[in-house]
Amino acid sequence: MSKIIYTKTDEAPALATVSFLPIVKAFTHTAGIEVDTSDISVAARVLAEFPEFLSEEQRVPDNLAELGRLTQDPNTNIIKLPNISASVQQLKAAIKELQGKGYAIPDFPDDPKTDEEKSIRLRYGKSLGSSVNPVLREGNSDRRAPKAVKNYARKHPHSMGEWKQWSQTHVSHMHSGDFYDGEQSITLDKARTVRMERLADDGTVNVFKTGIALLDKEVIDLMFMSKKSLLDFYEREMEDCREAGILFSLHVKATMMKVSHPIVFGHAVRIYYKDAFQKHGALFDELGVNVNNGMASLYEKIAELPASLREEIERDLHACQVHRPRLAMVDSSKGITNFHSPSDIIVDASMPAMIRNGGKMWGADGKLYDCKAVMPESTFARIYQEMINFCKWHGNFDPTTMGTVPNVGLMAQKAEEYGSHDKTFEASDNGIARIVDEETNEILLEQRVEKGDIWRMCQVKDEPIQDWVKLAVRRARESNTPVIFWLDPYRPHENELIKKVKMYLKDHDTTGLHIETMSQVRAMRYTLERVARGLDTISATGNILRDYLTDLFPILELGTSAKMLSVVPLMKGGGLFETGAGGSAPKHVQQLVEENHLRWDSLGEFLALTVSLEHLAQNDNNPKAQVLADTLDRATEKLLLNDKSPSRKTGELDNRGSHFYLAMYWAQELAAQEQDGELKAQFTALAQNLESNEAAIIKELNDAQGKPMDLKGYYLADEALAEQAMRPSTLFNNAIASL
Ligand SMILES: NC(=O)C1=CN([C@@H]2O[C@H](COP(=O)(O)OP(=O)(O)OC[C@H]3O[C@@H](n4cnc5c(N)ncnc54)[C@H](OP(=O)(O)O)[C@@H]3O)[C@@H](O)[C@H]2O)C=CC1
Ligand SMILES: O=C(O)CCC(=O)C(=O)O
Ligand SMILES: [Mg+2]
Repeated sequence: MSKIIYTKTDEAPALATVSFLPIVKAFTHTAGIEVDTSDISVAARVLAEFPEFLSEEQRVPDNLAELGRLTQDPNTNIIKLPNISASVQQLKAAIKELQGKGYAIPDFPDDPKTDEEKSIRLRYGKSLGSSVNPVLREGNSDRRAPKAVKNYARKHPHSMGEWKQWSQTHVSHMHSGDFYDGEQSITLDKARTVRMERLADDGTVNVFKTGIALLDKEVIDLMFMSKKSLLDFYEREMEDCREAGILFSLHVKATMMKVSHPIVFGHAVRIYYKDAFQKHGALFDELGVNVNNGMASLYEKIAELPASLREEIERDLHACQVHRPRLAMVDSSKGITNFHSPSDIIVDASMPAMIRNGGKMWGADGKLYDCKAVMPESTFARIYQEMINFCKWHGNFDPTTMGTVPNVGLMAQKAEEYGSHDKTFEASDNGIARIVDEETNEILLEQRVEKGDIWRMCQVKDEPIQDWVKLAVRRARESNTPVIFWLDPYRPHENELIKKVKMYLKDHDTTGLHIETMSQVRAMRYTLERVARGLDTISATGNILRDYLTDLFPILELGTSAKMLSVVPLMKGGGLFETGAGGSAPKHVQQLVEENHLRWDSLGEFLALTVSLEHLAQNDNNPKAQVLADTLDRATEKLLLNDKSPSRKTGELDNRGSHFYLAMYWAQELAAQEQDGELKAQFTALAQNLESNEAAIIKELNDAQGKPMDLKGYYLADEALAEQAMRPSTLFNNAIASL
């Protein structure tokens, strides 16, 4: 029997799954396909980590580890929905909810002191930030807008804010002292085992990590960010922003850079509220406030204080705002600023939203203003400034005519920042940070760091680079589109990659293909010149730009990255089919809970299922799976053409309603096809049933909306209630069950 593993994740995609999965199971069963689920939600991952605290019945398996193993099996076929890459605040909320439900897991130690606390903190750390994707992404990334989706966007353009040439909006990044500035990189001449250590000025050596096994031809980097430069940068930019009278906004990726970016975030908050931190710093330390996790941490801790002291602190915090710039808001109606939590300002989604809005963000008064977008690290920030320059000169893009920018991204085997998680350190003292060969004691790379600097090692193995080049050539050939490798010769790491790309391109027939390498800024300008003329250009990038560009272009082209096809051809031959390029849309859950309307668009799931079925048809020689794939593809196109995607407005068609239409169109297409008589017979009855009950089913689905829907849980919702919420039409449920 052929098998697909469908992941259960969090928030909106998890809710959508409750409605969509029964449809998937019923349809695919007819082709002898078994659909297994694997729960990799943050709640399940936390529970899997602490079996000794749980009763026998409460224990859950380590599904993520199992899926990680399966990525090495050529028969694997996984459909992966987006999951929460948790911030500390989110993780603590999940722990609290689980404890409240009777799971006696330990508290999250904010400030671990004993060995036991340190071990618990370490174990919880495994569920923080990007901890799922690096395990499953054992292949490089192929993300694009399928033709039908792009055509739909051209005919039904989303709204775009207007860009004015006189807009004050701009990006500010460091010009020295950041990771870009002092990066060093080498390609290994042989396999080596290395350690990371710091030689202090008094001659003592502190070892931070040993036994890092590196392969021959692997590229490794050592880089640091100077705390002093960062703080000076923040001071300067805050003052500049105040003078300009625009909003200050911070954009980080504290999930993928899960050690460095919370620190970078925390420094911004402490500089902004410098006077209050000077006055109350000792008390904050005593309370265990850690604004690396956002101002939410501070407000949570001071809530425990007597009212008079709390009010004094709040007054002092407000007083700081008088001589600081106004902050961009995440939710102005609730007073939630950019500094509330690093998980609210995830750069891949937050910057494109601002650019789509004509360079504006929300102020505390609920009005839109120009802003200074602060992204301290310059390595990748410059692409956004280049796009802003282009928008100011050219005006906003026109979704009805603009070209498309698919991406081929290097990410396999924990490439680049994915592998830096356990190799990033905040220096506790001055000294020389270095990477040393354990066998020969050769110093491979070294940098001088000062107390408070962040230093890290990144790595990319050679085989993933070869695979990435191969994938880029394949996509260029298959789509007859130019491919640009976004690589900057002035950045040592990328300079190493340029050499490899040049070398590995020779392994392929590139006759007639347009392949170039350009620095990121030039690549952006070149791509945008083409985009504006309606021309398509593939971007072949490293891991971070993969992430940034696959939200940026889809959000401008299609209105959301949820409509992307996102494939990870696993290097061992299996397939990982991701849904969309965006995240888990917490705002959508809020709307469901308040109004029982889920505006999550499952188009990404439909696209992923199609390619998963195609893969399976070829791999398992299962012609019925190919028929299911072809008909699903046509059904998805019909869904778009007939405008049956979810509406944002309560009372109108939502996620559930769009699943109904997908099922009806899919059944109709299966009934209409001639390749497989058995499938035709099976689906003719279902198609008729759904057609004749269409109005009644839609009424049942839409009538359910408008009232609050308490799911008795956020990270671990009550299954029966979620089922009640997401499958409210008896007629539809019975029709699916009848297959
Ligand atoms: N692959 C993965 O596992 C990924 C996981 N994440 C995780 O997701 C969480 C939230 O991240 P965040 O940066 O806020 O970004 P999200 O992509 O979740 O949300 C940003 C906005 O994009 C729109 N959106 C996203 N997906 C859909 C969809 N399927 N249908 C309709 N609209 C959609 C929504 O806009 P609107 O509100 O206007 O409707 C949403 O508010 C984080 O925990 C993050 O780590 C993020 C990216 C990828
Ligand atoms: O891994 C993560 O935390 C998020 C990944 C992401 O945003 C993406 O792959 O686009
Ligand atoms: Mg992303």
